[in-house]
Amino acid sequence: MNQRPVWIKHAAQLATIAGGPAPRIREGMSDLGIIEDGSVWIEEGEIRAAGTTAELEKRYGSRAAEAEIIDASGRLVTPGLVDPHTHIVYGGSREKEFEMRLEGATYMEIMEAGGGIHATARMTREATEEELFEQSFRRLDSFLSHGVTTVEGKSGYGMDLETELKQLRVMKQLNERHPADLVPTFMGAHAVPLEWKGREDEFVDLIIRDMLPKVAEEGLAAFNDVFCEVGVYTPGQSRRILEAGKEHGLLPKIHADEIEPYGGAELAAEVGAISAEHLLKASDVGIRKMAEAGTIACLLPATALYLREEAARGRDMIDAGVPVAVSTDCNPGSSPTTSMPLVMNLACISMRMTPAEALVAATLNAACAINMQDKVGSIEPGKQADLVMWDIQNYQELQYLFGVNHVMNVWKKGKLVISKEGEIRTQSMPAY
Ligand SMILES: N=CN[C@@H](CCC(=O)O)C(=O)O
Ligand SMILES: [Zn+2]
Repeated sequence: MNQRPVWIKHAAQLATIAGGPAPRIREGMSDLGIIEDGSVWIEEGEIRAAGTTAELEKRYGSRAAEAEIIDASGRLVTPGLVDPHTHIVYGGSREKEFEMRLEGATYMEIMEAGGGIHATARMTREATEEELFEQSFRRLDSFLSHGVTTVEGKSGYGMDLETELKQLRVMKQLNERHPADLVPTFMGAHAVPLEWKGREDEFVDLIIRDMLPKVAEEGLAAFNDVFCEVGVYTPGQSRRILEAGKEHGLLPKIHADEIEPYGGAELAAEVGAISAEHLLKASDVGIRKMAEAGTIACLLPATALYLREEAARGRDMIDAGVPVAVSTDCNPGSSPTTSMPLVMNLACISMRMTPAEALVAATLNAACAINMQDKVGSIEPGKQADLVMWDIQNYQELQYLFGVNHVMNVWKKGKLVISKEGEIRTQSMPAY
């Protein structure tokens, strides 16, 4: 690789999130492994050491001249954020629906009338791979500028084999050509396509018989997701799709209990899903079962806010022993945002998670929700050097000063990919 080593020194707080088991539960979600006057030594794109600046002086002081030195005095340094649930690759835009919803239409009414997911499916079917690549590349840039270095992405705006494969191939290209990591999920069962209305079971057969084998054969996805919801896929249909995916090595994920309580959390635990998503209406039994099974709750407070719904019971889930992750849900309908910092803010404000819990939910637990915990999610020797330096002093400020992007520098695999130093200090402070 031949990159100069990078030495980040004197961080006011280095939140390593190192050392504990993953995913974190209960009190483990409050343990940030904070090091004051912290230092990180990066080499060959990897974290080689993290400790106090004094400790690293002893170990690397003699090599200081070799390294690019970053002075992080007065600043917070964290692992790169991980977004474990997005619909990043899509055609078109749906700002008119936003207006319609503010005038009283509901998300499901719009979808039942052929809008919503169906509208994006039409625009995604029409888009070329190049167009999808370009739009999504820009979205990934926006993620990076918000400190997000790893992103999960779902197909599901095709719901026919050709377009599902098109979306997944675009994700493969993005993963190879954009600095961020993009982890792909197949979601052929995102809605019941209009042409299959009334023949849902036959469409489920098609997913199992044609789509899943092809996606697996081309190695285009790691996970298999389903929208289990009243009026979309029943728990029985969802179970069939998820069990079939397992036979092809795709780990299950479920959009569960978002709009109505429907036994989605229970199903997630029963099929051994790696995570269940949304969970706004999850039952107490479902929450208990998820805790017992170790299913990660992937909570999406920006979506709840955007749909003007009560957020999921993040506090209760943590107290019940469920490992919690948070995500933007970045999609053109119910959460058109790339801001994980905003999502962490909302985790605190609308789900009563603590600032430390929100950070763990957006890093290590989020990495676990997409099986990336061996590479990303914490600052530990051997992991990818994915780091963020924030223009604030401590982790509480990250959640307290809300709705603001505090990112200064982002490193991906040891490479500086975002630097806002110039942007923020365009003019010097005038004398008083
Ligand atoms: N709820 C289902 N799917 C997406 C929304 C997709 C869309 O509206 O385009 C979600 O996770 O919020
Ligand atoms: Zn989703």
